[in-house]
This record gives sequence, structure tokens and C-alpha cells, in this order.
Amino acid sequence: MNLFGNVTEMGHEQVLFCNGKDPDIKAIIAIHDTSLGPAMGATRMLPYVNEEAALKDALRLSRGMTYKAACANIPVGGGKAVIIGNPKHKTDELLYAYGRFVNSLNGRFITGQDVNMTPEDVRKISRETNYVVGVEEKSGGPAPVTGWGVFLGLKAAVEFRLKTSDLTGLKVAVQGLGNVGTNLCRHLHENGAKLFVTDINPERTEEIKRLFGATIVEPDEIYGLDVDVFSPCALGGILNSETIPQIKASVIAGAANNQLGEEKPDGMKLVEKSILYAPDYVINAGGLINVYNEMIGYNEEKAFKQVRNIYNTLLEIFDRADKQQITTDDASKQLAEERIANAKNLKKVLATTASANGKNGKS
Ligand SMILES: NC(=O)C1=CN([C@@H]2O[C@H](COP(=O)(O)OP(=O)(O)OC[C@H]3O[C@@H](n4cnc5c(N)ncnc54)[C@H](O)[C@@H]3O)[C@@H](O)[C@H]2O)C=CC1
Ligand SMILES: O=C(O)CCC(=O)C(=O)O
Repeated sequence: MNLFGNVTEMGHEQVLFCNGKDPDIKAIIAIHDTSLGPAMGATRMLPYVNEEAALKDALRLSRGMTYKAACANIPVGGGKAVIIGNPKHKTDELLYAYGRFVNSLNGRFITGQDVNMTPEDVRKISRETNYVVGVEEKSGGPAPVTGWGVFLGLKAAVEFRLKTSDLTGLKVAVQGLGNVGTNLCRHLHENGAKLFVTDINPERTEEIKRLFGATIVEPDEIYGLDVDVFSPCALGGILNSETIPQIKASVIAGAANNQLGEEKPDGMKLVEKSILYAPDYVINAGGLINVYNEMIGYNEEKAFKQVRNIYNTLLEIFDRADKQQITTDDASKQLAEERIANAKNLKKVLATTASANGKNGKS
């Protein structure tokens, strides 16, 4: 593995390999960019097939967090952490040890709850460090806010591609009916959409059928359905050379992080099929917006205004992509990079002014 090659290519500032014997812990904390503020990103625990897969996940997810924050206009940087291992083997000691690693970064990295981690786990991590968010869940946890943001982003994509703001009768296929998927289904149902759903857990599909009259399909049938929108709300990497040829929907808008298997080629395949893709890190920013607002003192009105902005930001990204004939993923990276460059320039100007004032004796 070309370790520094990968890190340099994606532009990471720092990658911390956390290793301990007692308790046995292996984790990777990736800090991508702190130009806008401390790196924020939740921690996940997964039994990765190998260490390379864990590193790739941490690198891609943390870079996605940088773009997520910049596109959402949240003044934080991008980071993410992965604990390598089977969540069934999670112990309090492991979480405390992990908390000490987070603390050793002195606030350069602030974390919360991601896949296979619970609010209770985050509370345990917080015994060892203050650099955690979502412990007290002052706002009811991030998933309802993420689900609402995804709903607004889906509406923007439907309006842009299908030229309608009326969701009545719109056919939407939802993959993954967990915390976010369930909330999304509720909004879609309340707005008259027709739901087709799948999950590997039959209890979840049965509940969504009961609550919202959804049609249940098998996990491998979800891609090829004759629907208007496909909404991935389970796993990453599901838009790839095997699944894209099956997709009949003209819009893809869902919560899962890292949906594109290979960013460039798979993004281009969607363009070739005239499928409008809402970039994951733009549409699913509701969770970050929520935890950021908890951190600075929760103000519901402000947080909701920031979430509502996901709709406008996506319209701007779709328009940019269309005008420049680039993928929506490239258009959103462009927007994020412009905002980060502006922030860096502003910092430089402020530093130069402060130093000039210092020399002139001004305070
Ligand atoms: N919770 C949040 O606020 C945020 C979540 N996300 C992302 O959104 C996605 C969903 O998050 P949550 O709802 O919180 O997770 P969750 O763990 O509550 O739900 C995921 C659901 O997907 C199902 N699933 C797993 N593999 C599947 C497969 N092959 N086919 C169909 N269903 C499958 C699981 O059984 C589960 O019901 C994740 O990728 C997460 O990283 C992104 C931003 C914020
Ligand atoms: O919970 C956090 O720390 C930030 C949100 C996050 O990690 C995500 O949006 O994937």
C-alpha cells in the first residue's frame, strides 16, 4: 500500500493510527482539513475485510466531511474515525481507550456517533474526553434532522430533473430503513409519494409497510425497480458498475455516505444514463448541522434554517454541473474548494492586517 501516496492525493493533514494491547484496540483517525475549524466527524466500528479497506473508508469519509461542512457553510473542518473490529466485541475499556486517543489530539478532532455506535457508547467515550458531540442529545439526535434534510434535497432534485414540486404519486425506492431511512419515508408518505422499500432486517420493512403502506422488495431487487427516485440510506459503495446499469430511476437522492463506488467513473456513468445524482455529503449534512449547533448552544430556528439551505445548495450544484458539463460530485467539490480557498485567503488577509497594525503600534 502506498500510504503517503493516498494521503497526499486526497490532501489529508494528519492520520493517526491508534494501537493498543490492553485493551486490544486498532483505530484510525483521519483529519482531512482544518482550514474552516476543528475537524468534525463521527466514529464508526466495522469488521473491515483488511486494514487497507479501513484506511480507505477513513480517508474518503473524512474528506467527505470537509466538503460536507463547506457546502453547508458550517465553520468546521473534516475528519472521521474508524475502529477496526466486530461491534459485538465492543467493551467499555475499548471505548475509554479510544476516548484517550481522541483526547490526545487536543480538540483538533471532535467526534460523535456513526455506524455501529450508540449514544451510550459516545457517553462512555466522553468519560475520557470533552471532544465529543451528541452526548446529551439536546435536539433529539441527528437522524430526524438528517432525514428531513434528505427529504428537502430529494425535492430539489425532483424539481430540477422532473420539473415538479408535487410529490403526489412519485415512486421512490428506499434502501435501508434505519434511523434516517424511516424519517425520510415518513416525510415522503406525508407528501403523497408511493414507497418501495428494502432492508436486510425484515422487522424494519414490516414496520414501514404498516406505517406508510410501502411495498416491500428484496434487497437485490431495489436497483432495477421502475421508479422515479432511488434513495440509498444504508451503505456506501452501492453505485457501481454492477448496479448502475440496472437503475431505471432518473434521480438518486439518499443519506448513505460514500455512495459512489469509484467517484469519477461511476459519477460519469450516471451522467451518461441521464441520472441526476444528489452528492451524498451535500444532501446528508443535516446530522453535521445538528451536532454543530448542539456544540455551540442549540438554537432550533438557526439549525432549521441551515438545514433548509440544503435545498438551495443542491439547486446551485445541479445548475453548475449542467452549465459546465461536469458531474454533480465534481460541481459540489468545486463549490466546497472555493469556499475553503476564500476562508484561507481571509485568514491570510486578517493575519497580515494584524501584523501591520502591530508594527504601526495600533491595537
Ligand atoms: N444518522 C445520521 O444522522 C447520518 C447518517 N448518514 C448515513 O446514512 C446511512 C444510514 O444511517 P442510519 O439510518 O443512521 O443507520 P442505521 O444503522 O440506523 O440504518 C441502516 C439500515 O440499513 C440496513 N441495511 C444494511 N445493509 C443493507 C442492505 N444491504 N440492503 C438493505 N438494507 C441494509 C440496516 O439493516 C439498517 O436498518 C449510513 O450510511 C450513514 O453513514 C449520514 C449522515 C448523517
Ligand atoms: O456526528 C458527527 O460528528 C458529524 C456528522 C457525521 O459524521 C456525518 O455526517 O457523517
